[in-house]
Amino acid sequence: MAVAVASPSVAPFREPAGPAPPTPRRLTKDELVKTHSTHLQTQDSSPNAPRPVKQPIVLEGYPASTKSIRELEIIPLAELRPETHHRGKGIIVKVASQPFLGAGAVSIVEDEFGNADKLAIYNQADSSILSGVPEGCVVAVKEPFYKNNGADEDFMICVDHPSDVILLRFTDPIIPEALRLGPLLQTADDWKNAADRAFIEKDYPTAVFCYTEALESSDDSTPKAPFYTKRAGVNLLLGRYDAAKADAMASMTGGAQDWKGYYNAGRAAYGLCDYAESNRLLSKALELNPSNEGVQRDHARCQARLREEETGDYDFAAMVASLHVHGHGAGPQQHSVHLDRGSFLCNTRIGESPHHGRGLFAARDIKVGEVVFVEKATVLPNQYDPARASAALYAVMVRQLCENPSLAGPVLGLYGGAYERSGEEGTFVDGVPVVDVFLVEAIRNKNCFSAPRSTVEDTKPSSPEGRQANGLWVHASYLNHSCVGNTMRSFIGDMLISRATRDIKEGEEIFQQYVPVKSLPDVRNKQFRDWWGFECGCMLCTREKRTSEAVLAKRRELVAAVEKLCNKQIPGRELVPDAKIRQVDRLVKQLEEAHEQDVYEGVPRLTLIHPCNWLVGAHRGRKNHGKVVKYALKVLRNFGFKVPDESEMWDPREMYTNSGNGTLMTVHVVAALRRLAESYGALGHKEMAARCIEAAEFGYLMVTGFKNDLRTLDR
Ligand SMILES: C[S@@+](CC[C@H](N)C(=O)[O-])C[C@H]1O[C@@H](n2cnc3c(N)ncnc32)[C@H](O)[C@@H]1O
Repeated sequence: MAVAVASPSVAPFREPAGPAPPTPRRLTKDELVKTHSTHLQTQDSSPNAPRPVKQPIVLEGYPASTKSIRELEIIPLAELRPETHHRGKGIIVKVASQPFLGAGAVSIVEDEFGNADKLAIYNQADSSILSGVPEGCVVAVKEPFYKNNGADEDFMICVDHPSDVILLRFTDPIIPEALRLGPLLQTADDWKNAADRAFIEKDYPTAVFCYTEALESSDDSTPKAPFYTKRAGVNLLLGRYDAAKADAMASMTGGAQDWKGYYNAGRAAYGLCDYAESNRLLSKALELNPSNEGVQRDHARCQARLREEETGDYDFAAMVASLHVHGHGAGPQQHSVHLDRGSFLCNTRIGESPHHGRGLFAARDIKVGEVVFVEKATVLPNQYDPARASAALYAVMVRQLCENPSLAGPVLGLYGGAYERSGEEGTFVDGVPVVDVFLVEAIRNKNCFSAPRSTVEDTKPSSPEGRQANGLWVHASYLNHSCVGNTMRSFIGDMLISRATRDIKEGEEIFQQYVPVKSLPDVRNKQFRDWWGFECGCMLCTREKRTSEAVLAKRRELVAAVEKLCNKQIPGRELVPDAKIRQVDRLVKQLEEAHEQDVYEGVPRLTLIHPCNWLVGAHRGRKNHGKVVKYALKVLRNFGFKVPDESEMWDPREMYTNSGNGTLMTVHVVAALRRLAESYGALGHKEMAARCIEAAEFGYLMVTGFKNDLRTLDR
């Protein structure tokens, strides 16, 4: 099941008051280089070795610098004080060693006065030269944070925010004379040749760097369009779509050859999922070069995305199938989870919610079972190991914000809890967007969803538990929580499907459950308070507030007794002793009595679900079909559905529309309907069995996102 993960966020780090700590003894450059070299020898040098992620602790947060290096007072390394953020100050240093590549890139650096120190640069995108900053580069660190690295005399300049470090061009006049090398290459042509070589060697960050130098060093008589075209191509390969689009636009000369510029710009807009813009640009490319097959193909692909955005018409089964490719005899292999599909969002709009900040609202009447929206993930790493999932999402969010700054608006606009913002995040300073990693982590924390590779696969009993990735869906992030929400989410790769679990009127707020809710109201509200900072005011929580403390205490006691008697497992085909069934049955009766009629009319009785489900299983094992019917009906009632006594005629297909606004939809509702169908069938009530199956199939559509064979639940 999909679960949103969060934990408290806190205001940023404050500088400790009082005098600065004493200056530590500084190691000499030789001492630093010697130790560094021993570390370098131990490093895994294989080019694809995975690098760990330093996931920030929001408690220790401090803001990213928003000043230009040119506004800061440049200080010598010797003036750095331990455990201090040097606000208003900057350093300019040359990299004097190869980097040690771990969670960050650690290098020895020196300043113009001959001081040396250790510099650790974290959170750089792989496409940036700074992710493995080469020896000889000159970098500026803005408002540096100097800290002790554990051992005595072991200090380092720690750069958490990617925008706090700037790679300086060799010709930048800000570089002090003593560090200046002058240009490494002389002419634009030299740089272009170096760029071409880097490109052939697939060193794309260096290729971008060299094309930039070629552009900067070319005079007015040199045509710049070819450099822009080449750099656009490399940026496309690196997934730096904003830059690729800007380069492609800059490469236009007004002639027929501009088809290439429009084509590259259209592909970049496609990469940004801006399909309307992509269509506009690709249409221009097609006008200029109607017979080009690449342009034709990409134009058609873009039309398909626009259709999906407009109609919400998807072939969900094909989407699930595309998550697997079949190898030769080795069974299905995993394929990319990033599906080439558009987002269908026009049934919903973001607005102010009366109680919960912003929220998502229905833009038209939506019927139960209908698609509310389908959204392609803004960021979803292909990392389904739960131990690594949140760090992977954090790292890719940071990378995307650095590489595609146009994402800053949508992503940084999301709720970030109590983390204080400077307001400058996402703006450009020194040519790069300001990225505050603690804000990114706070946003991840409050807005991410855990998602299985595909929900339908995840409902199979044989599916391995807990294989969930952590992803960000910006539109879905505006959904507020309700324990009895009116939608359910499901996943196919990076596509989130939200379906209505009740009829929703135009203008009504759309809610979902953030996590499968705990059955006792105080327990679940503690979770909401601790993780998201709110107290739930949904219909169920509001009603449950009317329950007296004495009744709640009795219920807690009975829940503990149920838990002791029936372990988490629902009985299968095995025979459960009669005495145990009678005991659980008695507890169910007592629990029912511990729910006031007026409080619980039309809302779930969550603590009763597990024991009733358990009794369904126990009676099924004994082929006691009458009892299975009795307890399966109780399960449905305890999820808040209006179901009559088993002796009355009813139409289970109507339970989704006629039960009011207090229902809670889960896969267990589908399972209960199947058990009902099976037992009605065994009792000879064929018509009721068929109606229950229909209702189960309809429920399974809400659970998995699309129409699926119920037998998946047995595999
Ligand atoms: C993912 S955001 C949802 C969108 C958010 N309301 C906004 O303005 O951006 C999660 C935050 O919304 C608020 N929220 C969500 N559900 C709520 C509820 N039922 N009651 C009060 N606040 C809620 C909480 O502040 C929570 O941390």
